[in-house]
Amino acid sequence: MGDIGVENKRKKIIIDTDPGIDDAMAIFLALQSPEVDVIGLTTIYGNVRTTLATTNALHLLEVAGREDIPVAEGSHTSIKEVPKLRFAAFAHGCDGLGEINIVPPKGKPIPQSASDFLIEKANEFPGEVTVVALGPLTNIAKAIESNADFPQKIRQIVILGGAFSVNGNVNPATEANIFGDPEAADIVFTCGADIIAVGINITHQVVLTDKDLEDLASSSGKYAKYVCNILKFYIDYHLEAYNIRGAYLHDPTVMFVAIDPSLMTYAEGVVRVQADGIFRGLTLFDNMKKRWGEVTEWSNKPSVKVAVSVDGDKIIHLLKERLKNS
Ligand SMILES: O=c1[nH]cnc2c1ncn2[C@@H]1O[C@H](CO)[C@@H](O)[C@H]1O
Repeated sequence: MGDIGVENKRKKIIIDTDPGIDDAMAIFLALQSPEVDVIGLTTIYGNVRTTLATTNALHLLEVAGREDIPVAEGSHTSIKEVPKLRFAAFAHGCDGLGEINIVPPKGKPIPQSASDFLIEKANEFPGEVTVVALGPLTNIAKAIESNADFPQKIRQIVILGGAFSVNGNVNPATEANIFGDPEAADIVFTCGADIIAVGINITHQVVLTDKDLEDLASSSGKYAKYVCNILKFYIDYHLEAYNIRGAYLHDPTVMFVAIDPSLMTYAEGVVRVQADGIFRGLTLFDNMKKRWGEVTEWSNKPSVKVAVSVDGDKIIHLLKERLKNS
C-alpha cells in the first residue's frame, strides 16, 4: 500500500468511538491498514447515545467480518455523572449511520466497562497501546482516575478534539467532543501521557468533495460502497450547516495520525479546558512562546502535541485508496 511509514511491528490500537458516520469511516480505515492492529473498540456517547454507539460498533465489525474484535461499552454519563442530553442526529441521522436501516448486529459487548478494558490492555501491553479517541473523553478520564499509572502505561492517546484558535462547531467557543465532557477532557489533557490533539482547525482542512465521492462510488471495494451510502446524510448536513458540497473528515484524519504521526506537524504546550460559563468546552493552548512571570493554571502541567498543519490532499488520497482496495 506504501506511501506512509510502516513500523516493523503493527501498532496496537483501541478505538474509543461514538459511531457516527465519520467514525465508521475511521474504523474501516483502521481495519484496512496493515500498520495497525485493532485490539478493541470502546464506546461512548456523542454523535449518538452510548447504547446505540455499542450497537453501531458491533454492526460495523460484522460488516467488516471482524467479530473477533471485542467491543466494551463505555460511560452513559459525563465524568460528573451528568446524563447526556445532546446528540448529533442532525449530522449523522437518528441511527448515527445516515438512516440506512442497518442490519441489527448479532454480537454483544464484552462484560467489562470501557475504562476497565482500557486499563487491562494498558497493563497487558505496557507502552504498546495507542488509544484513538474519537468522542468525548469520559472513558479515558475514568481510566486515569481509577489507575494512576495509566498515562505512563499507554503508548499514546490521539484525540479528535478541540478548536485551537478557531471557532468551535457546537458554538463559537467549543468543539463537539470536548463540549461532550469538558471536565474529562481537562483530566486527559493534563494527565502526563504522550498525547496528540487534533482539533477542527486541522480536520476542516480535510474535505471529501463531490468528485471524491464519485471516485469512491465507482469502486467495488466493500468499505467504499458502504461509506458512500452513509455519507449522503453527512454531506447534506455540510451543505446545510457550512454551505459546502462535501464533508469534513474528522475521524478518518485522526486515524491517519495514529497510523503515522508524520502526516502532520505539531506545536507543544499545555492545553486546559474551560469547564463552565459561556466558554464551557473551550480548549486553550499555551504555545510556550512566553516565559510567564506569574504562576497560572497552565504552570507545571505536562505538555501535549497539538497538530498545527496537515496535507489534506494526501489524507484524502490515502483514504480513498484504502477504502477502494477493500
Ligand atoms: O456541528 C456539529 N455539531 C456536533 N457534532 C458535530 C458537528 N459537526 C461534526 N460533528 C461531529 O463531532 C466531531 C467533530 O467535532 C465529529 O465526530 C463529527 O462527526
